[in-house]
Amino acid sequence: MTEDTWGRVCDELQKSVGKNNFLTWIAPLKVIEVEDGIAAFEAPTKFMRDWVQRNFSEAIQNELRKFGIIVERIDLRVSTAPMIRPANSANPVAQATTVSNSPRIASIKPRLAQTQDDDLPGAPLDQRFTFDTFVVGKPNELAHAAARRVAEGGVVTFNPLFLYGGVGLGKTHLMHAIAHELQTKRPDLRVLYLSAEQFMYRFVQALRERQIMDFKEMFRSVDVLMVDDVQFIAGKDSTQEEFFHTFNALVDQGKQIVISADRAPGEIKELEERIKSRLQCGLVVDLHPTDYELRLGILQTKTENYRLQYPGLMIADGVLEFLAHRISTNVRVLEGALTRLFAFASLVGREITLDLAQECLTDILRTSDRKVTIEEIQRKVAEHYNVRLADMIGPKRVRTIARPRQVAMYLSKQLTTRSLPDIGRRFGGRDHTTIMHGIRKIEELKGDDRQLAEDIDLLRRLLEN
Ligand SMILES: Nc1ncnc2c1ncn2[C@@H]1O[C@H](COP(=O)(O)OP(=O)(O)OP(=O)(O)O)[C@@H](O)[C@H]1O
Repeated sequence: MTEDTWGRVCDELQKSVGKNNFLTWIAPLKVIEVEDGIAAFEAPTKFMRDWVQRNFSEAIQNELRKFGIIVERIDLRVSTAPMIRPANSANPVAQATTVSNSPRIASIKPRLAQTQDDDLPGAPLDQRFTFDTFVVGKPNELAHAAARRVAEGGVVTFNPLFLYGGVGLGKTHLMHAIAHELQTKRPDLRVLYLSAEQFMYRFVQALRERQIMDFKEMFRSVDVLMVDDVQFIAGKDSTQEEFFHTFNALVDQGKQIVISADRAPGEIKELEERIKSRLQCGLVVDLHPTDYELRLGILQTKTENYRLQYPGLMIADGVLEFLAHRISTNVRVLEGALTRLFAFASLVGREITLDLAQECLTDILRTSDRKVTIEEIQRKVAEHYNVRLADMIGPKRVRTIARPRQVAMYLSKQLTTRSLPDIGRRFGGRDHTTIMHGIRKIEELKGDDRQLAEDIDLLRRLLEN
């Protein structure tokens, strides 16, 4: 395979795996040969070799196939000789990210800086992840407000800002938004954003290359340090140790730290106690699972962008509402569904209707179908409000029982695919209009009644886990 072909394969790979992944993992690979159905590449380290093998070999194989290069497998080897890509490499990205043979950590800085518009020595930022494109709703308003505060770059009031929440709820988006905003408002500040995995990777590399002092110096010289997905370092003792020292050094100097994780500090297993308690010292904010209104807001915002991209494409009433109802946990999946829907509709030249959505998104809708049953919902709600399970389906109309029952009806509609008559049958043979009334009542109350909204959030989480 020629350098030129690999350059073009790389362009495609960058699209399929994302710029971040591409720059970190694939750009540093060097093609050795394609022979006997095996494409052999050289990776700069064993860690990278294993990582790429596990996570990206299939993607590489797929992209090669598109260029007529059919291989049975990808073989990754660890480089023994200096890896220097020809200066006239056809792929500008690959060229910009060539791994220098000089392994000083400091060398990473110009390398990454060249790959992005800004001057960050960390991972590249996604240009789409700004405050402008972040849709704010009840589940994320606190996280958003805290992120905005940090992005002002003023006096550090809480340190660290710890953002946590489930997959695809906007943690990375908010962190990138902070970095973008700081670049504009406070270009004098040195802002470093990277994932905990990259932190570990650089640390291990620095150890191996005996450049640990450079590593320490680099991390201690930033004004704002942002580490994404910190749960990754749990159980990795020496990385945790180093992270702890970096953290303390920066806090002592009054520098801002922003951390994200998939759960609260106290819930990260195998994370040292002293780190947990350090992480809890600042402001710990939870990104709650999205609610219907937020999902609808996100879909509406994204649809406006798609309308510009696909002028003339019609979208029928009720489609966005349907998606917001049915795809309920992860914004990433929601976005993917919309992207696919628009692409599909424009290909077949049809209006986006409910039928088209069901036809084109069968797989996503199926996997989003929650497995939780109405019986489980009734049980959890009864426990939570301390009422008898039998009262959930019984006739009592006193408020202390009727309200939990309505909450259970509401959750049954939200978390299962059961129809209203079906739900009615499971609530002691009630009519579907009674169920509808119950659901509406909760929707209405939830807006003003903070306690009720929190109860529902909690119950939903308990049931979805
Ligand atoms: N409130 C929001 N408004 C607009 N887009 C959002 C919002 N929340 C999430 N997204 C989008 O959803 C996708 C996933 O978000 P992001 O990568 O920030 O999630 P995450 O919480 O970091 O997930 P992970 O735990 O998988 O790293 C991104 O494309 C992001 O732009």
